[in-house]
Amino acid sequence: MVKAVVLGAAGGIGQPLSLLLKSNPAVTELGLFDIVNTPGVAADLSHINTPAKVHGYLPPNDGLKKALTDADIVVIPAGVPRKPGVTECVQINAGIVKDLATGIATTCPKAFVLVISNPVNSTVPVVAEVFKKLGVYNPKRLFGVTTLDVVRASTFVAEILGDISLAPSVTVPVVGGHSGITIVPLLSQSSHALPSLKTTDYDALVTRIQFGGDEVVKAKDGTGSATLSMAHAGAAFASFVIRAVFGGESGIIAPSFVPLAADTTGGAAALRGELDQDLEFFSANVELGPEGVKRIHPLGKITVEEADLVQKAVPELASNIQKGITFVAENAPKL
Ligand SMILES: NC(=O)c1ccc[n+]([C@@H]2O[C@H](COP(=O)([O-])OP(=O)(O)OC[C@H]3O[C@@H](n4cnc5c(N)ncnc54)[C@H](O)[C@@H]3O)[C@@H](O)[C@H]2O)c1
Ligand SMILES: O=C(O)C[C@H](O)C(=O)O
Repeated sequence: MVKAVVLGAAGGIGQPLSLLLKSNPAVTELGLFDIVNTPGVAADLSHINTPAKVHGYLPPNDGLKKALTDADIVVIPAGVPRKPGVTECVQINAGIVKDLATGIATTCPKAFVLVISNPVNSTVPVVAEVFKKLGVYNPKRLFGVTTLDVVRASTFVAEILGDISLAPSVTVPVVGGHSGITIVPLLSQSSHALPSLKTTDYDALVTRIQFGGDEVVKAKDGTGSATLSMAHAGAAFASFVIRAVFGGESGIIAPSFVPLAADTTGGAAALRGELDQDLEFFSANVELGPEGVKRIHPLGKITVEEADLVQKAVPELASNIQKGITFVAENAPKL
C-alpha cells in the first residue's frame, strides 16, 4: 500500500505527473493538492482502470492536511515556472515550498519528499530548514529531483551516437545541482562510450545538458518551461524511491540533490573530500534503500575537464543553498 501525494497537481508538470503516478501499479492511493482545479483532475484520473484511488483537494476545509494524511511519498511541483530571460523565481517558490513543507512536517513527517519546484538548489534547503525548525528532519528522506538532467544527457548522448533507440539504456551520471553551471554531466562515466569529440563538440554537449531547460523555455515562447519531460523524469525518480523503499529492491542508484548528512557510510565524507568547499547538499549518485538514502557515492574517477566543471559549480551551489537557508531564517514557518 503506497499513498503518493502531488502538491501542485493541477499544473503543467502536476497533471502529467499525476497521470504517470496513477499508472504506477505500486501506487494504491493518490492525493492531489493544488490551489485550483484538483477536483477536475482527480475526477478525470479516477476513471483510469489502475489500482490507485484518487482524491483531489483545494485549500479550503483543511485540504492540504487531508491530502497529506497518511502520505508515504510527496512530490512537489508547485510553483511558478521560468519565463524567457528570467533566471529564477526564488522568493515566490521558496514561499510556496516553505508553506507546503510546513504542512508535510505537521501531517506526514515521515513521508519521503521529492522536490521539483525550482530553483531546486534553494528549495531543497528550504524544506530541510523547515523540517529542522519543526523538529522532524530526516535527511535520508529528502530529495531534489534532478532526473531531468539525467534524462536529457541520455537522449543527447544517444543522438551523438547516432542511434536514438539507445536513449533508454544510456546512463550518464549528472552531478552538482539543478541549474546552469551547477549541472555537471560526467560524460566519461557514460554507460556507452562516446566517440572522441573535438573540444568544441564536447563543450557544446555539456552546455546543452546544462542549459537544456533554456531550450524548452525558449521554444515555449513565454508559456512555461519543461513539463512533459519533467513529468516523465519525476515519475521515474518517484518509481525508484517506491521500488527501493516499499518494494525492497536493492541496487537502485540514481543522481539526486540530497543532504550530504543523509549518508553515514563514509560515501558522503569521500565526496566532501573531492570538493573544494564544504557543501550541505549536492546532487550525487545516490543508492536508495528502505530508509531512503542508503549511500551517497563519491564522484570517482573523472577527467580534468569534469574536475574543472565541478570546481566552477561548487561556489554557485554554495550561494544557492545559502539563499534557501536565509529565506527560512527570515521567514519562519507558521503553524
Ligand atoms: N526540477 C526540475 O527539473 C524542474 C523541471 C521543470 C520545471 N520545474 C519547476 O517546477 C515548477 C512547476 O512548473 P510547472 O510548469 O508545472 O508550473 P505551472 O504554473 O504549470 O504549475 C504550477 C502549479 O502549482 C500550483 N501552485 C501554486 N502555488 C501553490 C500552492 N501554494 N500550493 C499548491 N499548488 C500551488 C499552481 O496553481 C499550478 O497549478 C516550477 O518551479 C518549475 O520551475 C522543475
Ligand atoms: O529550466 C527551467 O526553468 C525548468 C527546469 O529546471 C528544466 O531544467 O527544464
